[in-house]
Amino acid sequence: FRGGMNAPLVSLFGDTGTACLPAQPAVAILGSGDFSKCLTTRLLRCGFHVVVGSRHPKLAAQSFPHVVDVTHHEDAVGKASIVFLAIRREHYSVLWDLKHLLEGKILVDVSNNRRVNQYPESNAEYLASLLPDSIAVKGFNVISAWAMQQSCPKDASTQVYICSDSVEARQQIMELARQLNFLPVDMGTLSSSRDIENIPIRLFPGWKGPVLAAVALSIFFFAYSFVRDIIHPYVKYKQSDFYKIPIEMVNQTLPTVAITLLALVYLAGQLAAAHQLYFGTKYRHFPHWLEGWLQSRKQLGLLSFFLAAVHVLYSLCLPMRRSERYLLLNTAYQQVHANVENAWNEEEVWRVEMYVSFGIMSLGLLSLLAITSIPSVHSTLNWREFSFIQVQTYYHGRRKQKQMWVGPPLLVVSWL
Ligand SMILES: NC(=O)C1=CN([C@@H]2O[C@H](COP(=O)(O)OP(=O)(O)OC[C@H]3O[C@@H](n4cnc5c(N)ncnc54)[C@H](OP(=O)(O)O)[C@@H]3O)[C@@H](O)[C@H]2O)C=CC1
Ligand SMILES: [Fe+3]
Repeated sequence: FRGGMNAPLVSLFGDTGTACLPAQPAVAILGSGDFSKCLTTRLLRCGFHVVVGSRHPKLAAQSFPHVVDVTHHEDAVGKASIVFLAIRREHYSVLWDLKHLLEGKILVDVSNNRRVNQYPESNAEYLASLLPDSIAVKGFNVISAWAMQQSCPKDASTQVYICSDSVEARQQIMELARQLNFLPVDMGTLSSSRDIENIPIRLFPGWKGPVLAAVALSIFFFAYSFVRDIIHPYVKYKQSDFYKIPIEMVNQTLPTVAITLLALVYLAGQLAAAHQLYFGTKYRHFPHWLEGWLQSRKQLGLLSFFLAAVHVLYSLCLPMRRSERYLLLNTAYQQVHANVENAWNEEEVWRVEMYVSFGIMSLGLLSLLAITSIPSVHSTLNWREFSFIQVQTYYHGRRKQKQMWVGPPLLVVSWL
């Protein structure tokens, strides 16, 4: 039922829906590899007619459904105005022979490279220079053949980035992407194709610095605790506390790294503010390192949250340990020996109660920060609501940490 409120009643009944859709145009695909097969499946499912061009059509036809027209390149190109190139860039030279047939047609380049900036120009720009009379469009390269085959892929994003120098061609391919249940993103002219081609090769680009920082801090704080709590008592009193390594040492390192990372999140903003105040303008670029630091605040914050959550798990498991049980028994035995009936220490009790309460509250606030930084949640807040949550939480967390902090001076410097 596509006619709105005023459509004749007939279309509500009787018609099955597909009958009122206009006949979908034919789409040609050159190449018969994995990507071609999966794209064919998707196109067929969405009602398109598909023509596949292959060097060996007889052989290739065996791996396509019968409704697909598998034929020679020349024949396939002649039957459609949109041609997908499911062949590798290295083989684009075969298109040279089809030059006259491809004139004025939309060529969709879906190719990827193996390395970032592998060639001086992007594959799509190379295609455009090879066939200047055709219209090159870049797109669909971020979708794996596997995801293409699924009707609703769950393993990765359904966004496809599309660019072309021709606005109409871009619009047309974006509409096609929409009909194939993808979310097209308009990336403008063909010069964006280099960025689009680099997307699938990247692996968490924003995370490298923050993860390195977390690892370096972990090594530093672990070594610090190790020397202070294990090596020092061992050398000085010959007391062997090596059993503390797997849980206690780790559980000391986790929150220290977490809180330092959180401090680094806010320190970047403070440094940026100081930079602007010092130069008396906001129109001056930040130095490169500060720019990168500002951009990785979200990752730093999420790592901080992750480490804090693991710290909570470790802390909950502390009383489960056998060492804890022995230590408790030993203390009880000594207490009996010393004839102490009640070992209740009011100050100690209050300290621990407050400590745990503040810990839980901090984690709660930190989870709020983490949740509001998820894009789908983030987009439901306006910037005032977002900064309200992020800044208020900062001051609460800061107050708590000023009370709690007992470690080396690095953090104190960060908090200033
Ligand atoms: N596989 C994937 O997940 C994805 C692939 N892509 C891109 O899609 C394109 C195709 O990938 P894919 O299907 O995996 O690759 P394949 O190697 O599986 O298939 C490539 C096809 O190109 C044709 N071909 C091979 N050699 C030549 C040649 N010398 N001259 C002309 N045609 C040739 C063949 O078809 P025939 O024998 O019928 O002529 C072959 O089936 C690539 O550019 C890739 O970067 C993009 C995103 C994801
Ligand atoms: Fe703690």
